[in-house]
Amino acid sequence: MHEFSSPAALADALADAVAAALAARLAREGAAALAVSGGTTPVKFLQALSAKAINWSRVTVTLVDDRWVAESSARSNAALVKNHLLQGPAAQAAFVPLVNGAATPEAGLAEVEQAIAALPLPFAAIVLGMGLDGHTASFFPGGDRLAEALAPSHGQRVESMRAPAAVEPRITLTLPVLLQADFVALHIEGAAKRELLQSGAAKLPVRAVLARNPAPAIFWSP
Ligand SMILES: O=C(O)[C@H](O)[C@@H](O)[C@H](O)[C@H](O)COP(=O)(O)O
Repeated sequence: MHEFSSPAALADALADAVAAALAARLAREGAAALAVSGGTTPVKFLQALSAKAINWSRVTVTLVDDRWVAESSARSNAALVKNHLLQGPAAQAAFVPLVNGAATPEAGLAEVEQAIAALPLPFAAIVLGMGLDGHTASFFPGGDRLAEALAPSHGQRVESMRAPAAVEPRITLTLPVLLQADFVALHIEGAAKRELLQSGAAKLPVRAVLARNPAPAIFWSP
């Protein structure tokens, strides 16, 4: 676990690590894809990353997961990314949303699947968050499509998800897409999240990501 004294120090170090993963992929292949998480934790990190001097015009940004809401909603992760990451140098990046005009994620899924399949996969970098119920991405305990998201059929890259704790219906990248990335980070803040991770509770969905070899880089601050 990489421990930092403050959320700001963590944000800077995580932005450095993600920028390095993007730059390495750009040097090798000339194009790179990045998926970041929404929620409340990532704002400082997204702002730090937006200022990094990489060739953003060759980078496509998307989300690990999003709530099925319009971008005008305060709950939209797409809006969060536009407001905090796609600014300054990073405004040159392309953005592929996980949410479209369909009424539900189930109805919109096939179109999003095509858009994700068109990215320069595997992802150069993925940044995950975690909730206090042990969810990461939209892998919620008790989610209606949790088994499918963790073990998708036919190589499906996205899955819909409904769960009581999720508030709205959601859409999420599937586990193999996350695990195949060049660089996978788990960004958590606060004692409660660290204790949950260290509790050894086996059934938490986040365990599916922690089992990756090599293990994800865990970035923690109070
Ligand atoms: O849309 C979301 O909510 C996420 O992408 C989600 O998986 C998030 O990473 C965790 O819920 C942590 O959220 P907080 O950072 O708000 O604690």
